[in-house]
Amino acid sequence: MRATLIIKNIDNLITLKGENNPRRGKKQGEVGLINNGIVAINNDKIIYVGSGGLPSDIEIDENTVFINGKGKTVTPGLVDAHTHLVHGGSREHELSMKLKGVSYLEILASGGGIHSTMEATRNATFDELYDKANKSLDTMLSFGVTTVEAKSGYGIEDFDTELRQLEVAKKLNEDHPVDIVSTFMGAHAIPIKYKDNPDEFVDIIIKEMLPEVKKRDLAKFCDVFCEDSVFTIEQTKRILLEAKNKYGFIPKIHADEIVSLGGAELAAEIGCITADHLISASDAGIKAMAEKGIIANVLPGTSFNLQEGHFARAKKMIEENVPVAISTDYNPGSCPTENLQLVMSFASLIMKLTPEEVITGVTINGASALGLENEIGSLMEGKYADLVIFDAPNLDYIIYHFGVNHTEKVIKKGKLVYEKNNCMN
Ligand SMILES: N=CN[C@@H](CCC(=O)O)C(=O)O
Ligand SMILES: [Zn+2]
Repeated sequence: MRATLIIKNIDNLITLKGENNPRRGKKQGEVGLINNGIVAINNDKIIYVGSGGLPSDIEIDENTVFINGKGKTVTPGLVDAHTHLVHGGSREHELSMKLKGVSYLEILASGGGIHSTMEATRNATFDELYDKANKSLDTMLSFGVTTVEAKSGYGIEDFDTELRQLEVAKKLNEDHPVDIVSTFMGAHAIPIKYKDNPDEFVDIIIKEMLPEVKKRDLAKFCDVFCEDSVFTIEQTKRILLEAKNKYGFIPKIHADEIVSLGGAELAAEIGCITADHLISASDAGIKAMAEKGIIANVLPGTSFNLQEGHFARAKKMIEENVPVAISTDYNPGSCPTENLQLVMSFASLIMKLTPEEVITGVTINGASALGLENEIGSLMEGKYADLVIFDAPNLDYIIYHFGVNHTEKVIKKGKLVYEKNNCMN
C-alpha cells in the first residue's frame, strides 16, 4: 500500500498498542514503547507501525512526505473527554471570592457560578459562541488534543440556548480539525425558578428536552450534575435511565465531585460509560465501578482550581482495577484552562500516577470514555492517523517539565494541522 506520510527515526514511539478497550490495573501502565520507531500513513489511516525501516509492501513515491522523529516523542492524539467547551463569558470575578474562601457551592447557591455563565451564554449569539469555542479548540489542538467532548448545560431551562450550544458544537465538528463529540447536559443546575420544585424541571428534561435532542441527533451522551443541592441520586437516576432506555443516549455522571452522595455507585448501577470527577467517591463506589468496568474520568485541574485540597484517588482506582481517563473539564468556573498537558502533570505530580498511566488516561482510556476506542486512542494499523510529535526526548520529560507546551506538530487524520511557531528573533 502507498504511504502518503511517514514519520521515521522516532526516538520514543508510544503506541498504546493492544486491545481496543479501556486499560485497567497493570495494563494502565503498559504503553507499547518502540525505540527508533516508524509510522506510515495512507491518507487518514495508519498502515504501518514498527521499528527501523518499512516492510517491502509499503510503497513510497515522489509525493510521500517524510517527517524526522529524531529526538522526539510521538504519541496518539490526545483525547479530552470532559469539557464544557461552548459557553459565553468568563468568571474571573469569582477569583477574589475564592481567595477569601467562599466555596464553589456557596457561589452557586448565591446565584453566581453556573448561573452567571448561563446568563452570558443566553445573551451570546450563535456566532459569538462559535468564535469563542473555536479559539479554545485552537488552543487545545496546540496542546496535542485531537478529539474533544463538549457538553451543553448553560441554557438549562432556556432550551433554545441548550440547542444553540449543541448546534455550535456540531458546526465546529464539521469545520475544525479537532473532532467533537457532544453531550446533552440540561441537568447542570436547578434553575432558580424551579428551586422549590426541582422535580417539575426533571419532568421537563425527560418529557420535552431528551426527545427533541434525540430527534435532532445533537448528542451521543447524556450527563447530570449529581451533587448536594444540585440533582439528587433519585433525580439523576430518573433522567439517565430514561435517556438510556428510551432514547439511546449513553449515560455519564458528574459524580461525587464535592460531596460523597453515591454517584460512583449509581454510575455502576446504571451502567454509565464514565463517572466523572469522583473527588469524594467512596471505597464502595470505587469497588462497584471496578466490578462493572466503569471508566473513572478524573479531572485534577478542577481540584487544583477549587483550592480545597482534595483530589480523586486515581492511584487507588488503578490499584482496584478501575480504568482511569484524565481530562481537563475545561469550563469558565471550576477549571478555566484548555491545557491538557498541565492537567497530565497534575495527574502525575499530585495524584501520583506514573507517566505511563497518565498517557494511557489521555489516549486509549480517553477514547474509550467517548466510545471511540476502535477508531482512535492508539497507534495501530487501521486506526485513524491522529498523532502528536512532542519536542521531548521521552515521556517523563513531558510530564516533569510542567506548565509549558511540548507539542511540535499535530497530525489529524493524516494531515499536518498544527506546527509550533518559531520566535521572530
Ligand atoms: N460541576 C459541574 N460542572 C462543571 C462546572 C461548570 C461551571 O462551574 O461552570 C464541572 O464539571 O466542574
Ligand atoms: Zn464538568
